[in-house]
Amino acid sequence: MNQDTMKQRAAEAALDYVEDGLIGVGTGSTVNHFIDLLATIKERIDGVVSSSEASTARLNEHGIPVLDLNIAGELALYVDGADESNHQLQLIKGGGGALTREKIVAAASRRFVCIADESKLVERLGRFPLPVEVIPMARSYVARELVNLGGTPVWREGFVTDNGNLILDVRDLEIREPIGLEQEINAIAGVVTVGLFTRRGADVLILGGPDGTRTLTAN
Ligand SMILES: O=C[C@H](O)[C@H](O)[C@H](O)COP(=O)(O)O
Repeated sequence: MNQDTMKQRAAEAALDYVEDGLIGVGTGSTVNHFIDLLATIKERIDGVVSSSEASTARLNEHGIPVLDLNIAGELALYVDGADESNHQLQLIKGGGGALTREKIVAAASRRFVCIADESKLVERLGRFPLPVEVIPMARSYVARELVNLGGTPVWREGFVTDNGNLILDVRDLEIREPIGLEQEINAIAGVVTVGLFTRRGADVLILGGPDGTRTLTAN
């Protein structure tokens, strides 16, 4: 079974968490499956807050109403993918560069259901290069600070985020204390968002695999 089919299975299982009202959606190939499925029950929901221009375009194609977060207020549910999750449901996100808006919408939601194929579950975060969104003029400065933290930052050249910023992908980081590292990197001048989701990790993780799905919940 290929990885995309496992992502689709996780997205299908997430439909069970959808209730009436407003929901938030993330970005990426797994969420794209979820958006396509959401279209089949769009009469049940009042609208969606989107975390990226790409997801907004897909929602628009399906005729699903997209709302501004400032008008929506608190959301009951946020559904998004991840690049990695540990067993505490702390995440690395931002492989698609949408981390800042994703973190905002996740923070504004009561429940975060993360959907992924089973390869995303790891014992320790950090095999996936950690994305960091930076203000363009701060790129070199932030990169030097990340080297001081033991990382090897690589500029994602040619990529501009929906917010007009740049991404540094940081390799070689020993992520022993994800909560502390999220705070430390976020405190560097010029950093907009680090792709560690620890203070607001997932509440539920649905993993698609060859034999179906399994669900982990945060303690
Ligand atoms: O910026 C992108 C997001 O954080 C995605 O949720 C993440 O990269 C996972 O994407 P995919 O579902 O395509 O594996």
